[in-house]
Amino acid sequence: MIVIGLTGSIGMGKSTTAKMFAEEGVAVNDADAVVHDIYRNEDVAALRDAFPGSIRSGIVDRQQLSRELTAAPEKLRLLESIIHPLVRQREKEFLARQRQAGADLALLDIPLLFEVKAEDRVDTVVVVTCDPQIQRERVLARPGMTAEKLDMILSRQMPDAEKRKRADFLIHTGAGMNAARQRVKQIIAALKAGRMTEKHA
Ligand SMILES: CC(C)(COP(=O)(O)OP(=O)(O)OC[C@H]1O[C@@H](n2cnc3c(N)ncnc32)[C@H](O)[C@@H]1O)[C@@H](O)C(=O)NCCC(=O)NCCS
Ligand SMILES: Nc1ncnc2c1ncn2[C@@H]1O[C@H](COP(=O)(O)OP(=O)(O)OP(=O)(O)O)[C@@H](O)[C@H]1O
Repeated sequence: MIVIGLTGSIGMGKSTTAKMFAEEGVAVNDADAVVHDIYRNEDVAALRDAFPGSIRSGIVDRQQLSRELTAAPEKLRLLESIIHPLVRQREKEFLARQRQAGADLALLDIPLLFEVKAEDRVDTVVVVTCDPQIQRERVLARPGMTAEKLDMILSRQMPDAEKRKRADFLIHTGAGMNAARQRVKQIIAALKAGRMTEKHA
C-alpha cells in the first residue's frame, strides 16, 4: 500500500483536495477532523489539567480553547504535546484498517506534516499551494477567524516556499476546482505506475 501525505499551510486547500482524492476512491484520514473528534468525544485528563478554562461538561470547547490560545500563543506548544500522540495513534489504526482491506493507496491529511517530521511515515508527499494573497482572503473570510488568530497559526507553520521545495508533487489550488481535480487524477495515475515523485523531474 502506498501512503500519501497531503499537506499545505492554512487555507491552501487541503480539505478540498483531500475530498477529491476520496472521490477518486482513496481512503482519507484527516488530522484536523481527528483533533475535533477528540475534543467532542474524549475526556482527556491532560487537557482538563492544562486548559481547565476551556472544558465544558468534561470535554473541550474548541472555540473557547481557540480564544485562550490566541490570548496566550505560548500554550500552543503544550496543547500540541498532548494532542499529537493521540492523533498519531488514530492514524496508525486507520492505516492498519486500510492495509487489512487490501487498499492500494491511502491518504493522510496532515497540516503539520513537515513540522512534526511525518515525512518519514509516508511514501510520497503532496503539497497544496496558492498565492499568499488568495490564502489570506480565504482564511479571513471564515467565521470566527481574525488576523491575530491567523498569525498565531502561521507562526507554527513552515513557510509555504519551504514546503513547496520539499514536495514530491505540487497541486496549485488558485486555478480553480477543475484544474486541481485533473491534477489529483494525474498524481494517482503516476503513483499507480510506480512514480513516487516529480522532484527534479
Ligand atoms: C488552535 C485550535 C484550538 C483552533 O481551533 P479552530 O477550530 O479555530 O481551527 P482548526 O482546528 O480548524 O484549525 C485551523 C487551521 O490551523 C491549523 N492548525 C491548527 N493547530 C495548529 C498548530 N498547532 N500549528 C499549526 N497549525 C495549526 C489547522 O491545521 C488548520 O489548517 C485548534 O486548531 C487546535 O486544537 N490545534 C492544536 C492541535 C493541532 O496541532 N492541530 C494540527 C493538526 S494535528
Ligand atoms: N482548487 C480550488 N479551486 C478553488 N477554490 C479552492 C480550491 N481548493 C480550495 N479552494 C477554496 O479555498 C478555501 C480553503 O480550502 P480548504 O478548506 O480546503 O483549505 P485547508 O487547507 O483545508 O484549510 P485549513 O488548513 O484551515 O484546514 C475553501 O473556501 C475552498 O473552497
